Amino acid sequence: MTASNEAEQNQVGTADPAAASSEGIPLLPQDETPSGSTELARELRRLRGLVAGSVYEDVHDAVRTVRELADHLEAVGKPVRPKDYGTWGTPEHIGANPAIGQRNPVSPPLEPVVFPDATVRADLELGIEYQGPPGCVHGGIVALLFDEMLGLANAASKSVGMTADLRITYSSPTPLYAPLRFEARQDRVEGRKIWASATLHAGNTLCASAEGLFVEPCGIRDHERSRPIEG
Ligand SMILES: CCCCCCCCCC(=O)SCCNC(=O)CCNC(=O)[C@H](O)C(C)(C)COP(=O)(O)OP(=O)(O)OC[C@H]1O[C@@H](n2cnc3c(N)ncnc32)[C@H](O)[C@@H]1OP(=O)(O)O
Repeated sequence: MTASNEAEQNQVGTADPAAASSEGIPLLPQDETPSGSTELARELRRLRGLVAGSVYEDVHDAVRTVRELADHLEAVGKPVRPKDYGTWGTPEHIGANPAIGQRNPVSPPLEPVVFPDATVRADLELGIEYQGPPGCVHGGIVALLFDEMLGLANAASKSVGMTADLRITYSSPTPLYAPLRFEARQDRVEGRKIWASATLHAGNTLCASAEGLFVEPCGIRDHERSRPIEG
């Protein structure tokens, strides 16, 4: 597959509607990248959990190994530079996202699916590297994931907006290492203003809910309305 074919296949909102099922359609196809960078990020997520979640007697050998790897990647990689708004939604852009980016080991990642009513859902578990209070997910991580889910709900409804106001109600601690479910939907649009809302459950327990106001930037073109805006 060429890089441009890979780019087209990975754009938000290009999933095949014929694949709709009770499980929803993947909003961001999670195909392996031919380069192996998805796999590299997956291994780095393992490392991230091991480093944050364990104590060691001596990791100096590991430091040397990781430093060599970082030196190697620095030497052979072509940096992806931050771009302007015109690049929203491309794989180069989304891949680095801290919530959904397949290339970004910081992302859990969210793997959102969309339903015919444009509700967006993501199921995931978060490990100790996302810990805030003991045994619980950090509130800032919850906010990050809500912001992303609301943006994805907007994209699923063919609109884009910058987050102008994000309100979160934390109802119950969000447990680590437990199945979590985010659900988000767009509520209404008035001119450039877009309202969306979302919930986060652990089983039947409502952990948090969010309401966001988004404002469509001036100059957005029709084909960009199903692409993400990321902060
Ligand atoms: C598919 C994947 C999707 C992935 C989604 C990822 C989600 C991540 C989203 C983000 O993180 S975005 C990054 C964080 N947000 C920002 O950096 C936004 C910074 N703020 C701005 O850029 C501007 O303030 C903004 C674009 C929000 C608004 O500026 P504008 O000059 O375009 O709007 P303007 O001031 O003309 O206001 C337009 C309307 O919105 C209203 N408005 C603007 N900001 C508001 C606010 N903060 N609260 C309430 N209302 C607000 C404003 O009153 C007005 O209402 P009316 O039309 O009724 O008069």
